[in-house]
Amino acid sequence: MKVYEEYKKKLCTPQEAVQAVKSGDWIDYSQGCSFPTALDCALAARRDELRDVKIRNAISCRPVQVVEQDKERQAFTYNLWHCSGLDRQYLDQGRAFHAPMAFRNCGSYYSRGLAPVNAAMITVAPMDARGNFSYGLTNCCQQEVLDAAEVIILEVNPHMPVVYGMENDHIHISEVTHVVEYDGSLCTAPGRAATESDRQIAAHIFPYLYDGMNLQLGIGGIPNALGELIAASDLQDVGMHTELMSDGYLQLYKAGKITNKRKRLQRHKGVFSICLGSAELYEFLHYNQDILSAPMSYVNNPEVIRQLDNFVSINGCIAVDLYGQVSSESAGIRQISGTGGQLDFITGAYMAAEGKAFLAMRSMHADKHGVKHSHIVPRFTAGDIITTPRTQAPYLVTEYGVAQLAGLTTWQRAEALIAIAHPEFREMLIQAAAAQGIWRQSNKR
Ligand SMILES: CC(=O)SCCNC(=O)CCNC(=O)[C@H](O)C(C)(C)COP(=O)(O)OP(=O)(O)OC[C@H]1O[C@@H](n2cnc3c(N)ncnc32)[C@H](O)[C@@H]1OP(=O)(O)O
Ligand SMILES: CCCC(=O)O
Repeated sequence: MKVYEEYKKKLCTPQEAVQAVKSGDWIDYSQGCSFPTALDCALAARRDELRDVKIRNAISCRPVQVVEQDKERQAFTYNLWHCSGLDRQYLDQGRAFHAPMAFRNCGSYYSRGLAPVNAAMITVAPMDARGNFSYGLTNCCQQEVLDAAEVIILEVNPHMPVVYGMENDHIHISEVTHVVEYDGSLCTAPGRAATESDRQIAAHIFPYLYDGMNLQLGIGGIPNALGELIAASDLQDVGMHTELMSDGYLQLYKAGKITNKRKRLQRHKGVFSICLGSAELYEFLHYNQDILSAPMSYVNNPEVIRQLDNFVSINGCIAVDLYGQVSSESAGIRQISGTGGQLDFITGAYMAAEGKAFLAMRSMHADKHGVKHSHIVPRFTAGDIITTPRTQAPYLVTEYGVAQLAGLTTWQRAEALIAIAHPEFREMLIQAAAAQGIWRQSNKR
C-alpha cells in the first residue's frame, strides 16, 4: 500500500526529526494534553547547539524539557497562549512568557502570517488505511498552525483517541515531513476537584438552568461542581457546545443528561475543540460518533454560538471591581490563566435567544499570612488585566448569590456586587463606592 511505504520513508527517530530545527526558528507544539513528549525531549537535548529557538504552546500538562533543561535560557524561549498550574510556575520563575489572545482569533494569527511557524510538532493518533492521522484531543488551531508550518513533524501515539471532526480534524501522510513514534502515556488533566465553596456557588447558578439548554462549562473547580450538580439533577436533554471537553461532561454523558437532541446546529452531536481530562475520558472519545471536534474559530465564534438557543455559558473568574470589570487571568501582574474562550462565549451566549453567561468566583481568599482579600474590589490596581470589559459583564456569582449587571447603572452595579461580596468586606466596599461617586444615599445596605 502506497501510504504505508510513504509512512516508512518518513519514519525516523525523534533525534533525527528535530534536526530540522535551526537557530532562530519558531516552533509550535500541539496544545494541552496533545503535548509532543518525545520531540520535546529530543529538541531539549540540542540545547548546546541551538540559539534563540522560540516555542509556542498552551496549557502544559507535564514538565517541558525545553524549559527544564535550558537553565540559562540561551537556546529556547517558551511562550504560552494559555496557562496551566505548571505554566504559572514557569511564568512566576521567569522561565516562560505569556502571549495574550482570545481563542476564536488564535488560528487567524497563523493564517494571517502574524505568528510564523518554521516547524510544527504535533501528537496524533496512528495512521488509518487511507493515510490519515486524527488530531485526537486537540483540534483547536491545529489546522492553521499546520497550514503555516514549513516543516511538519508528527508524533504518533497509540493512546491518542481517534476523534471524529466537523472539519480540519486530521492530516494526511502526504502533507507530513517526518513521523516519529512514541508509546508513552498521554498527558492527563482531570481538573481541580470541586470544594465546598464551589458547590455553594454552583447551587446559586442551578436555578437558572433548564431542560434543553446548550451548555458550555469552562476550566476550573466551579464548572466541575456544576457538572456534579447537573448529573445528579432532573435536568434533561442538555446539549454540549464547548471549547473545553472535560471530565464534567463525561459525568453528564454517563448520567444520561446529554442527548443533544434539541440543538439547532449539529443535532444529536456534542461539539468541542480541545479536551483536557482523564484517560477514561480519552477512551470515551475514541471512535465516538456522538461527539465531534471542531476548530476554535468555529466553536468559539459568537455568530455560531448565537444560533444555539438557550445557551448557558459558565466560566470562572478571579476578581471584579465595582464597575463590573472582570479579571479572569491575572492577580496584579501575576499571569494566572488566559482570556481563552471566556469573552467569545460571553459574547455569543448574550446573542443567543434566552442565552445567559455566568462568571463565578469565591468571594474572598486568605493569603499565607492569614490576611483576607475580597475578590470584589473597589477598583482594579495597576497591573490587573481586564478579561471581560464592564460593557459585557454577565451574571456574576459568589457563595452569596448572583448579580446580573447588564443594563445597570454604576450605582446599581455597586449595589448588586456589594450584595454578593463577603459580609466582612461590605462596609469597606460601600465606603469605597461612596468615595468613587457610585453610591446613592437611597442604595440598600
Ligand atoms: C474553556 C471554555 O470552554 S471557554 C472559557 C474558559 N476560560 C476562562 O474562563 C479563562 C479564565 N478562567 C480561568 O482560567 C479559571 O476559571 C480561573 C483561573 C479563573 C479559576 O480556575 P480554578 O482552577 O478554579 O482556579 P484556582 O482557584 O485553583 O486558582 C488558580 C490559581 O489562581 C490563584 N488565584 C485565584 N484567584 C485569585 C485571586 N483573587 N487573587 C490571587 N490569586 C488568585 C490561585 O491561588 C491559584 O494559583 P496557584 O496555582 O499558584 O495555586
Ligand atoms: C482549555 C481552556 C482554555 C480556556 O480557558 O479557554
